[in-house]
Amino acid sequence: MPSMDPKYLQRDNGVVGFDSSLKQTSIPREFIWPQRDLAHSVEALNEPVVDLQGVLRGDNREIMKAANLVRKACSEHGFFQVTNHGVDAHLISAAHDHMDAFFKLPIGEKLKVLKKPGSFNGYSNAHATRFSSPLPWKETLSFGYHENDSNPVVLDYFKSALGKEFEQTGLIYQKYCKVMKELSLVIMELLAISLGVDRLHFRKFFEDSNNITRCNYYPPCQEPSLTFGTGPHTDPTSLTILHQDQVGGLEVFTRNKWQSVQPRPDALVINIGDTFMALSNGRYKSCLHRAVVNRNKERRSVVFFVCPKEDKVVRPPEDLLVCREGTRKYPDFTWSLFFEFTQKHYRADVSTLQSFTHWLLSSSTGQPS
Ligand SMILES: C=C1C[C@]23C[C@H]1CC[C@H]2[C@]1(C)CCC[C@@](C)(C(=O)O)[C@H]1[C@@H]3C(=O)O
Ligand SMILES: O=C(O)CCC(=O)C(=O)O
Ligand SMILES: [Fe+2]
Repeated sequence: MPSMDPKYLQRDNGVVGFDSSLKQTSIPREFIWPQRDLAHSVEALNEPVVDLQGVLRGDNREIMKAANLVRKACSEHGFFQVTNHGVDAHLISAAHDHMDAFFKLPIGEKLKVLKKPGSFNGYSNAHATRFSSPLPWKETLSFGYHENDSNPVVLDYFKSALGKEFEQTGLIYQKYCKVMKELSLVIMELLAISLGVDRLHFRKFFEDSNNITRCNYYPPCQEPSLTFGTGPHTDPTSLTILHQDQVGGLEVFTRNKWQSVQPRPDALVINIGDTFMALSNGRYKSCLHRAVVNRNKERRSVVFFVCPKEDKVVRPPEDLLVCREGTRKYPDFTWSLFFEFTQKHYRADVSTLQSFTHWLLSSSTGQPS
């Protein structure tokens, strides 16, 4: 590859990102993932779909039916989809459309809002300012969300970072975050019922949650079998609510193989993250997943990550521990420490929680239970 190829952002003889407005022809070595990660999926996943209509109506039979499906899915792999979730389809499509307004900006404009180390907010181009290799074939725009009566935090971020032209985009995402937060609390109730603990336990725990919304934009890639949009990982966060467009690319690891999640415009994809795995004392699995890219089509996903308020102690409910589980599988920790671990010390991958636990127990900050 010529060293001054304008399609790639370069520094010290290495590629540190791409200009997705220019067509790529081959991929630089920085984007090539290890052979052991590259085995591609063979079949479509036949995952459980949980219909939330009756749940949202408060119908007890429907609630128990949904909780049973959730228990089975979360004990096995930590992944399910929900339909009739009550989120306005127009809001979801607006969230996808408004993503384009940002990602189609000239690269120089996007780089002005580059995500700073440790911050929730900002643009990332292949995570190239954080990692050297392997780089993911994606651009992202992330922003933090918590409920705040006096300030619309998302709208404020868009206006201050991107200016008045992004006010409408900010309004859309402010609304999107609010409804996702509400939905996350409904799912928290279902998770509590399914685990047989106080129905309101997780709802209360996540009432003041700190969340992250991330827009993922995956440009077409000439060598899709050599790279990933998002490499294999579990989410360090608690619960993930994702909407993918119709292109497809999300895959989950279950029954010992990678399986692709068929896009459904009416469904939201839900997965358990590491922090909820710790809250359930390991009963519910943090879902191993990844996103592949393709040669012809760009792909988008909007992801809402639910996280505990930063200083809350993550520990399973007493009724889960005392009555049934006995021993603790993970030490107490706070989300702020775990988040810092993923940003400063360890690149989130297939074993983040395990590595974090070792790090915590062997460091002076650890509080083994
Ligand atoms: C706390 C977080 C770290 C990541 C963004 C949120 C939740 C998921 C994490 C991530 C997506 C897992 C895969 C690797 C990662 C580096 C990525 O590809 O974006 C992770 C995010 C991150 O560290 O920014
Ligand atoms: O884009 C996708 O489908 C998956 C993205 C993802 O796993 C993530 O952002 O954590
Ligand atoms: Fe993920």
